[in-house]
Amino acid sequence: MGSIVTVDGIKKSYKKRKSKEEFVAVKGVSFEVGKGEIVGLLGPNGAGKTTTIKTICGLLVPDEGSVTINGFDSVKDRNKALGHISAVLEGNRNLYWRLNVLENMEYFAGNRGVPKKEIKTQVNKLLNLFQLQDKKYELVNNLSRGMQQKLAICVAMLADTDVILLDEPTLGLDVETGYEVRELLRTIARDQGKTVIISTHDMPVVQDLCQRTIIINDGKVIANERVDQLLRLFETSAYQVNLKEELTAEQREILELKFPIHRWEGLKLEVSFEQEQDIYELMEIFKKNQTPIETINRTEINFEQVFRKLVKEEVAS
Ligand SMILES: Nc1ncnc2c1ncn2[C@@H]1O[C@H](COP(=O)(O)OP(=O)(O)OP(=O)(O)O)[C@@H](O)[C@H]1O
Repeated sequence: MGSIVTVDGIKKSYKKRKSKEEFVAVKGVSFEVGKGEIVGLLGPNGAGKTTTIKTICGLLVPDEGSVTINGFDSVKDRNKALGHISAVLEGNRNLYWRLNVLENMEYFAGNRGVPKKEIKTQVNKLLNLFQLQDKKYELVNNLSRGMQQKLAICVAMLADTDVILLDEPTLGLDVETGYEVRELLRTIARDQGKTVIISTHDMPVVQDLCQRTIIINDGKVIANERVDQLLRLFETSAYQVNLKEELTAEQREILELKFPIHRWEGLKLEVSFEQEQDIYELMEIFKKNQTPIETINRTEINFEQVFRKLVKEEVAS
């Protein structure tokens, strides 16, 4: 798969208020995104995700490094590069609140260069796809947050660009609407071959929707992996053990010294091993202590646990 977006060593600083000092928000970020890929940009608050997104969509010029979109440099060949990209940024700056849904769509269609005679068809097609037909005369101001977000993505689709960037697309949405938005994004990527880059804190979005995740921490990329591989990597050997009887304090201490135990909850404990076969050592200890075991199950690690582990390890190193 050829890459459509190449971010190469970008750095970006901001001037600190009322001082000459600079704060380096992005410290040399590089990654590539292939055509038709859905990639999640993840990181704790202040990690530099929005700065990276804004640099990709041309709202910020990097101090160093470059962004290439479909072969065009986002600074030197700005118009050509940006012609391949649409962005839905956080907040509601993407829409006119005093216009209704249809007026917004028609306005942005013209604004983004959809030929006049195609506007009606294109707008209708998208309103159908996004199930917004029955809201078309509603003022944006009166729409729910979820509807506004769907409309913002719908508007971004008007220009029919190869790449769509979304900053926190599911922020503040209820579970059902968040799911709907997720399904829409999946459809866009799968059926229309769009490349989707999503900055998010929403772990289920990453686990469920993104093929790959780029984790940014303190302005640097700390992981750039396929989501299933990351999960597999961390899946290693975490088990949930259900005991039939409480352990004595002494027995607990021995276990805690030997194994990384994440959680004790009455008779339940969650433990992970560096090597798979260490589970047998644990079972041996239980046997020696004559502690009856009810069940032992391998726990499925979710993406949130992987993310927290990665960021924690990075801070500790
Ligand atoms: N215009 C600005 N002026 C000064 N500092 C800024 C500006 N924009 C961002 N920053 C700082 O740069 C750092 C990175 O910000 P950025 O918004 O890129 O992070 P983020 O990963 O998107 O965070 P969040 O998840 O909280 O939205 C933060 O410490 C932020 O305070």
